[in-house]
Amino acid sequence: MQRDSIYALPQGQVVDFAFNEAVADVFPDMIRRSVPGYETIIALLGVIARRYAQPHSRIYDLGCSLGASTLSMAAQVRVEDLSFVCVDNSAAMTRRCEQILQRHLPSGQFQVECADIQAIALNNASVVVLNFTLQFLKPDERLAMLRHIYEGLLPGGVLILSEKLQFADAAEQALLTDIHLEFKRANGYSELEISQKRSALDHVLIPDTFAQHVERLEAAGFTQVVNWFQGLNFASLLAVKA
Ligand SMILES: Nc1ncnc2c1ncn2[C@@H]1O[C@H](C[S@+](CC[C@H]([NH3+])C(=O)[O-])CC(=O)[O-])[C@@H](O)[C@H]1O
Ligand SMILES: O=C(O)C(=O)Cc1ccccc1
Repeated sequence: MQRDSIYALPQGQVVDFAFNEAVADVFPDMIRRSVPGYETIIALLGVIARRYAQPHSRIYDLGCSLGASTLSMAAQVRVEDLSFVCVDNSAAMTRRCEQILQRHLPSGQFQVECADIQAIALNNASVVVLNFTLQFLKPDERLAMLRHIYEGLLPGGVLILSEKLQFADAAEQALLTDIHLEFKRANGYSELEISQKRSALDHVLIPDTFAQHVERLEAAGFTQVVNWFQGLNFASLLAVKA
């Protein structure tokens, strides 16, 4: 695995974060060292998908990056005639994702599309995964995305939504942000790397509060909304369509 050193040297003018070739090359290392609980979430996603996957249906992995969620689900889920649809709008990601999935899954079982997740057809879905992706959409486009997912889900289907969280309480926000910085330092990121990446993500990754997520999921139609994981300021919810 290539080590992430994208923000190691001073950049003068830090440009907006983008999922380009350089990021795609180091992505597994970057996300593991930046998101507390990422590996646990990936492993448990598969277990959750196993419970909700229906025969003759689809699993959508939206903002799939290199396909980690799909690989975990494919290893767990055991139902007849299930296919995976993996979507990402970064060609650097989808090219690598296609190669990785080819090595692990039969070719008839998956497709990888380079597209905006807001523009795809979505239907016959028993499981939809948004693993740290909704946070990159414009805030005023997020409810429409959830409604689109809800419409494409089968009854009894599930959305698994993982996000970086923001907190309404200033002390809680300060505490968890601070511990997250300590987590990055503990994983070998320097002060320069941490601060340059923070500038790059400003205006690009816009977190919501837990209450905003629950309210929006309910507004989209989901009935059961459960917070099944939290590691510092990163959380994952599952939302079921009745
Ligand atoms: N509008 C969009 N349309 C399509 N893709 C998008 C869009 N916006 C962002 N992306 C894509 O969403 C992914 C977010 S990373 C997901 C990790 C993965 N789920 C994992 O479980 O390893 C999370 C992170 O880096 O924090 C990137 O690959 C973007 O190109
Ligand atoms: O690094 C951060 O602070 C994050 O919020 C997570 C992240 C991980 C990988 C790419 C972009 C953001």
